[in-house]
Amino acid sequence: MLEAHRRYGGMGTILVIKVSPESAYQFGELVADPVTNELLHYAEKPETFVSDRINCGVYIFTPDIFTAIQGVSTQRKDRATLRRVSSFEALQPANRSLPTDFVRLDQDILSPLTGKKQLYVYETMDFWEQIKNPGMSLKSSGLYLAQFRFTSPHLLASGDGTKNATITGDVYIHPSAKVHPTAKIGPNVSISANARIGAGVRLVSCIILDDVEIQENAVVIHAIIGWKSSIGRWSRVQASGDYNAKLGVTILGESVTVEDEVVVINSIVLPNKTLNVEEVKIMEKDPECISYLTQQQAVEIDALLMGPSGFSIDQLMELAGLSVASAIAEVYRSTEYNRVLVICGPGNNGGDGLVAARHLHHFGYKPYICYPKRTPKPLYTGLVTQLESLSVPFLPVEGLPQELSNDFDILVDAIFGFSFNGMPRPPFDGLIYGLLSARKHDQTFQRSPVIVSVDIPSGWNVEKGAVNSEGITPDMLVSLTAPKLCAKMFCGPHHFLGGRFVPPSIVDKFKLQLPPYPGTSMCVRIGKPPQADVQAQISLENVEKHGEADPFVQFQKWFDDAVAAGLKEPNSMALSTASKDGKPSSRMIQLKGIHGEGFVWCSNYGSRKAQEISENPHASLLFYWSGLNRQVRVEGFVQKVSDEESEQYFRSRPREIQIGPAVSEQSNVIPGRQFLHQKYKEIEEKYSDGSMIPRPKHWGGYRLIPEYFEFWQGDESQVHLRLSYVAEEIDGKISWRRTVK
Ligand SMILES: NC(=O)C1=CN([C@@H]2O[C@H](COP(=O)(O)OP(=O)(O)OC[C@H]3O[C@@H](n4cnc5c(N)ncnc54)[C@H](OP(=O)(O)O)[C@@H]3O)[C@@H](O)[C@H]2O)[C@@H](O)CC1
Ligand SMILES: [K+]
Repeated sequence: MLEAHRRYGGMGTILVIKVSPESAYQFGELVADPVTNELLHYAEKPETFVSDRINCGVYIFTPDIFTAIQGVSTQRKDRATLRRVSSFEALQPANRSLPTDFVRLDQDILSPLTGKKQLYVYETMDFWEQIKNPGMSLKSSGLYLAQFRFTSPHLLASGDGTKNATITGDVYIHPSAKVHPTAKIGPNVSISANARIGAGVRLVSCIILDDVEIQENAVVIHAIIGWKSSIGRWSRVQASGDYNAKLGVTILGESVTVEDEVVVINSIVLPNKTLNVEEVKIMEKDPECISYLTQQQAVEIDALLMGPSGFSIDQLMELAGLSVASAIAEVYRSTEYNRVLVICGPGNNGGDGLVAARHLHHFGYKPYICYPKRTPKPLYTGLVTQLESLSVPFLPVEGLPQELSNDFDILVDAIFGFSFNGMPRPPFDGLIYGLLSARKHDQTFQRSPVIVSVDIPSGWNVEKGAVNSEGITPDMLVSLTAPKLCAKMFCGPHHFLGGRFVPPSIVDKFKLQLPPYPGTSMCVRIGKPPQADVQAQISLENVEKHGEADPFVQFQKWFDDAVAAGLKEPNSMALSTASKDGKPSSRMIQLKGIHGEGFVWCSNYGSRKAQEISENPHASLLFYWSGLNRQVRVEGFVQKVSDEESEQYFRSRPREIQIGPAVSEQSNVIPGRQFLHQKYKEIEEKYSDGSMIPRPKHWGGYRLIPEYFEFWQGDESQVHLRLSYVAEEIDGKISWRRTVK
């Protein structure tokens, strides 16, 4: 090009290349004299086709260009300002004013100088690639290496792992670099001077700059590693490798240290940083960076695991089931969520459920199994036998309670996995409906059971998610191997990945980006824990702007937030009562629900609070949701609910809890705790045949009819917000006057 420039004798020479007519419009198109190569016409990104020769953005100028640049600003005043915006201008923020002497090469210099024997073109027959994002540098590097095959084949490395490292595809290794023979390198890798590549290292599509050290068994994929950086043992530095993505590459700046066993995904790391496990925790769990599989890919991976990767189905199922049980144990403690119903389908997803149930039993939970369509294969019969030997009950579909919500704390959905298609057939359609209705809460504010789905929320399309938005809405999803596409639609608070067994060959083949598993854990959380999510939406402006006119609706909203944030016992409230002479007392109790325009709880009618309520019906309730920095005060007067209503509440309680009220005659002096245990046992035995435990006469409900609500939202700035509602009776109807303070 330089020779051509000298030959032409003009002020400037532009590198051009022929592209397809369809793609030319994205660039500066130009027309040149075919004989003299003089530039005759230049159009930056024209709307109509001008030429298939485009400006490559590479120029050679004589120093006269500076005079031309100077001339532009002098002439500018006389010219019309109607010009196309250059790509440089387009990139500037709107509020940034450009300097007055700003010159655009294409519009201010090239266009005016066409046809004046000043500018010429030089057409390249080599490759050309536009570099618009950092990832393109890897693609370009690959093009150079590919060209070496024809221009300088001696520069390309070779090796089969005996004396030299195993080399695949085009790889350049500087002679001063030291590469261990057990390393596997390529395709598309450039290794610069003095780099040290340790044993067992895997490098794919990357540029390793001078003086970099990559220690044993580290993996670098789609990355550029800056000068003097070091990557620790068993670490991974990688990216998606999608050249069109905003960031398909991971770049480490100069002198970055990645410590041992750290994974860095899709990141740009500034110079002189040290990344250790703590540092990268936030990056690695970004759900945006994780791969999601199609149904077809899930099936292919399944086949590879059980074929070339050497796994047996028993092993995978054991690891999958253990992951599910571990994820459950991480979020739902067995002391609070003890009774687990595992609903198992006919395929491997059901098998995962059987394994999970066994581990849950050993973890201290009380599992029950519903497994209506058993597979007669030895693997499954073995799993059933193992559970039977632990006395885990198997319940037939007809034996399940009508309302799953009363008898179980956790419902594990192991019905269908990634081989599900179409609409669920019986009996699974009914079971899925049971899961759906267990979640419909009817203002009872009782904790409804949580739903944990294994791999796929059953009934959901594996790729598209819930059909007609009528699917189940699990609280927890444990994706196995890698999340399937439908998991993108999962909105519950707990998404985990399980299945710590995927070999590197599968990771590489499917370009999987999976978060690393911490320590010895069998599962890893994907995305942020829920508390932070709800909190992110809370701002005083939001609370004020979206405050409801009806305090009951407002309460429901905040209660739902507390549930979504995973707060412990959001229905706990302090009840304050006062005796007839005004002496107050408080205690924590649990809200049963909001029925008949009032807040209902149940209690022993012989308790101190009952005594005080009978003397003085005024009382106050206080909910405190510390994780959300919120509290709600509800003040009003209390009345007993009807006997029939109390009966209903009593019947809605799980059987074990029905025994409690029958045992205790609260606030009466008892001979000792042993006495209560004895009484509990007696009642348990008396009704062990399953007959109805009668409601004790001293047990029943109370309802507080509110006259005043105050919703308090705390704020870090100490400027708190209060939404208060005062009841006013107008024409015999209650209406609420809302104030914001
Ligand atoms: N490879 C891995 O990474 C690992 C995979 N693992 C686990 O395997 C799961 C995939 O297992 P899978 O292939 O056995 O399929 P799965 O979805 O459980 O059930 C298929 C069954 O459902 C039936 N069925 C289908 N549609 C139906 C409908 N509409 N209505 C009614 N029935 C319907 C179908 O019957 P068919 O249609 O064939 O008559 C067949 O009997 C995966 O999600 C994960 O949990 C882990 O164990 C280990 C690691
Ligand atoms: K499932």
